[in-house]
Amino acid sequence: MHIPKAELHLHIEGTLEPELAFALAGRNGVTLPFADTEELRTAYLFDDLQTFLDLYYALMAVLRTEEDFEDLANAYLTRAAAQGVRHAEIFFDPQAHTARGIPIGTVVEGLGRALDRSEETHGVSTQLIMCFLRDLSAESALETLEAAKPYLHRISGVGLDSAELGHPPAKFREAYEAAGALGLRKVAHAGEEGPPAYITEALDVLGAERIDHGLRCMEDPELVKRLAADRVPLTLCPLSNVRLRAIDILEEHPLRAMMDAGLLCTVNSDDPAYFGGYVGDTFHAVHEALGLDHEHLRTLARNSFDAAFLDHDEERRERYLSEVEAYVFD
Ligand SMILES: Nc1ncnc2[nH]cnc12
Ligand SMILES: [Zn+2]
Repeated sequence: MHIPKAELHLHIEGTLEPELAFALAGRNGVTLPFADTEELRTAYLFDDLQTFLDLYYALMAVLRTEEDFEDLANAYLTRAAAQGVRHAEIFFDPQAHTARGIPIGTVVEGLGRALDRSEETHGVSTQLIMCFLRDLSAESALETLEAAKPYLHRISGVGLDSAELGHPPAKFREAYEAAGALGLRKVAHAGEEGPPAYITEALDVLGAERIDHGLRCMEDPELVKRLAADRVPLTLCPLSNVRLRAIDILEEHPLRAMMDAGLLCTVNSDDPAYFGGYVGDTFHAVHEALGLDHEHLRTLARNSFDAAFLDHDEERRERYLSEVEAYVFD
């Protein structure tokens, strides 16, 4: 679905399609534990977040050079642009690369090569958000922030991702304080598999400005009231929730109930190469499965620009919002 939209929850490593994974494996002399793309695709049946993360981190072995990261980002931007994305705030996981001996500079400069040309080439404005892996230590997060200092001109915010259960946000209080002192924006995954209390903690302890997922807020009516009253954006990823079994089937996704409760919902693709669709596909899927009408979809698109970190460029935000209003559904 081509309505103009911002994508605010997208892990660039989760856009690694099987074909590109094999091409990069060939280029870099990396042997993958799968015979071909067909066999790799059969591994895309996940029981939960962890079984997905195991494959997601394993496939990153093919990403080694600046050119690899540039090609990865260009492939995403091409697909995103074709599905109406006008602005993308892109997550990356520095520690997943530095742990393999790939310097953070290789990652950021490689992605940056694609992002620098994105407006011209794809008509998509971009930002980069570096995520701390919450199943690693608080010290490692602080070291990662330190290592990112030479590249902060390319990075607009910090996030928190990876295995959620057992890794509450408060563990990263110091890293978020330090990030805030550097002028970085703050988001955090919370309430994907973890309890509603993790959402509250992400807001109160980390100062998160948006909550990535936030799905489980629906278990806590007081929290729903607070999120709605404070207009805290939630970056929902319905196809991801089904593939990682947070929700049984898309028809049972609470997106519509969340919108009805006054929550500022956005719809995003998370790891589209793994979860069966990019963000335009996701709009289409929720339209069909949840009976969301065109005005719901326009609201989701409007919300995505309202929730974007475009405060330094309100003129651009207004331009994108007027594209949303002018869009004619076919
Ligand atoms: N859905 C997700 N949740 C947590 N960490 C992730 N890393 C990539 N995708 C993720
Ligand atoms: Zn995510």
